[in-house]
Amino acid sequence: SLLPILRYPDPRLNKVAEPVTVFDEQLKTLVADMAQTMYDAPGIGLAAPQVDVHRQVIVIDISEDRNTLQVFINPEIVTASAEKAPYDEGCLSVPGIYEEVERPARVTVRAQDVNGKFFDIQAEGLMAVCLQHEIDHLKGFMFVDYLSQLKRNRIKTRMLKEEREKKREK
Ligand SMILES: O=C(O)C[C@@H](Cc1ccccc1)C(=O)SCC(=O)c1ccccc1
Ligand SMILES: [Zn+2]
Repeated sequence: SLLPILRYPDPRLNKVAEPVTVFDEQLKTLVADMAQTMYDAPGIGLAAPQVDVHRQVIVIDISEDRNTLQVFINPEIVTASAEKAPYDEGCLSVPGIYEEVERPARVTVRAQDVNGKFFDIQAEGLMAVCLQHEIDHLKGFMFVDYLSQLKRNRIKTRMLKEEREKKREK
């Protein structure tokens, strides 16, 4: 089912997500709901805290045909290149805002799949950007935290204004 996505600056987006320890049917249902929510948004990634579930679960699909779902449970960055790369990032919790963020160009991530099996992935390009963006969500960080305080405050003001307008429409 579609899950409501929390909007910045909702304080629940700053909570640190708990590790997953039980790999059961409920986890599979959460992953399916997150995938459906991501495709519907549409987005190329989604982290569980964005749907107010504070567990270390991420879904990503950067494929052209939007038919290649990747699931990362309890992910951690084990190596990151010294070389950085800029990218205009967006976020489903900060709709309509795209700002340049610099991150390590290549990362190695260790994670578990939905059955609890460990795997390592080497990522570069958009996959590296998206993985770091989603893993930040699990730590209670968002891409706006890398911007200047001036820019972040302008975005916060705009999001709050849109939230008020949305409520008035109802
Ligand atoms: O908020 C999120 O985690 C989802 C976010 C992931 C992301 C995008 C770009 C750079 C880093 C991380 C998004 O998917 S925002 C929407 C978006 O970028 C997009 C949507 C449809 C097609 C292609 C891109
Ligand atoms: Zn995001």
